[in-house]
Amino acid sequence: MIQVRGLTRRFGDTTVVDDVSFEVPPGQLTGFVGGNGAGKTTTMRMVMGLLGLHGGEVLWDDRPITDADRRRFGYMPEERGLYPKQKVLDQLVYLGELGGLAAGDARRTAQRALERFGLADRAGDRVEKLSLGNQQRVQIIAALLGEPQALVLDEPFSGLDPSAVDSMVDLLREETARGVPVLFSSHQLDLVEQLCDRLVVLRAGRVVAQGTVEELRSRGPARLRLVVDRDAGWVRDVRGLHVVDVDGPVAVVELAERPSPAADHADVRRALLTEGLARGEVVELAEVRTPLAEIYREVTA
Ligand SMILES: Nc1ncnc2c1ncn2[C@@H]1O[C@H](COP(=O)(O)OP(=O)(O)OP(=O)(O)O)[C@@H](O)[C@H]1O
Repeated sequence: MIQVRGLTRRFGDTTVVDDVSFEVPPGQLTGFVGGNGAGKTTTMRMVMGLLGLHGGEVLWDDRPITDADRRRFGYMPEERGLYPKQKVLDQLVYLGELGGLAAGDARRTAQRALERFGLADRAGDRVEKLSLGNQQRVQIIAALLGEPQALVLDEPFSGLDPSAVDSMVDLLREETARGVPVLFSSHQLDLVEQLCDRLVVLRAGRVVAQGTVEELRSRGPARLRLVVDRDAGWVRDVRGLHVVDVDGPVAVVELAERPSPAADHADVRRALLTEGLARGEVVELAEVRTPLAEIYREVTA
């Protein structure tokens, strides 16, 4: 498990990472999100020991992390870091050897991964001849060589086409299935929502929310979707709720802040149902999930 405790970093007079603490548990995909300049890359660089700390510490399995621990991490830097002139497979073998693999093992692992990403026929091309998306695929293969004990990936999905996103998702799931903690940053909240087990939200260098997507969701108001057989505009007159949207017979409403995650606002549900039935038919009344993008907007506002 990667543990980040009170991490702090300044550039000049500006504190860009401010007392940041979170954990990346084994076998879980932890999404790291935040707007441009929130401090994600800076935090990841400190985790990887590429940038000095002005406060706090990074732990690996409850003890201060060492360079030897980090050598067994797979890291995908934001600025990427491939040598443009070197051939794809040669480069992967070289990086695999740097990570401690024997040349033969590095070659076999790299070839398998290139096949998986549909790049086997590009193994002999120089990296610079590949499209940016394909260079990115090579970069992730490099991070995964040699069965890393943890993964720290800075925007691994940016620039990937849908099929490469799918391959990447499968790969990350395989890594977590073998117990690896994975930290990845992303601006693609739909992907983060679908993929990650846990989430750390950063705003202006500070953690403003963390937990499972469900935990974050349950902090906000519950949301119901009501479908009736005629115009649903009357929901605006029902007490104890906030109308998010009414579109003909379909209304989406939010109930007041939940006193507890289990609270179900039975009284408001009953009022909606009674009123709906008094006016016609109720086709549907069900809780809907608040999209992560909206939760994100709320916590970073
Ligand atoms: N070497 C540096 N010197 C000065 N300021 C820096 C340096 N590196 C980062 N910063 C500043 O630190 C802040 C955090 O940057 P960082 O790259 O960590 O954010 P981020 O969350 O990764 O953003 P993005 O999503 O845009 O990549 C920004 O204001 C950035 O300009």
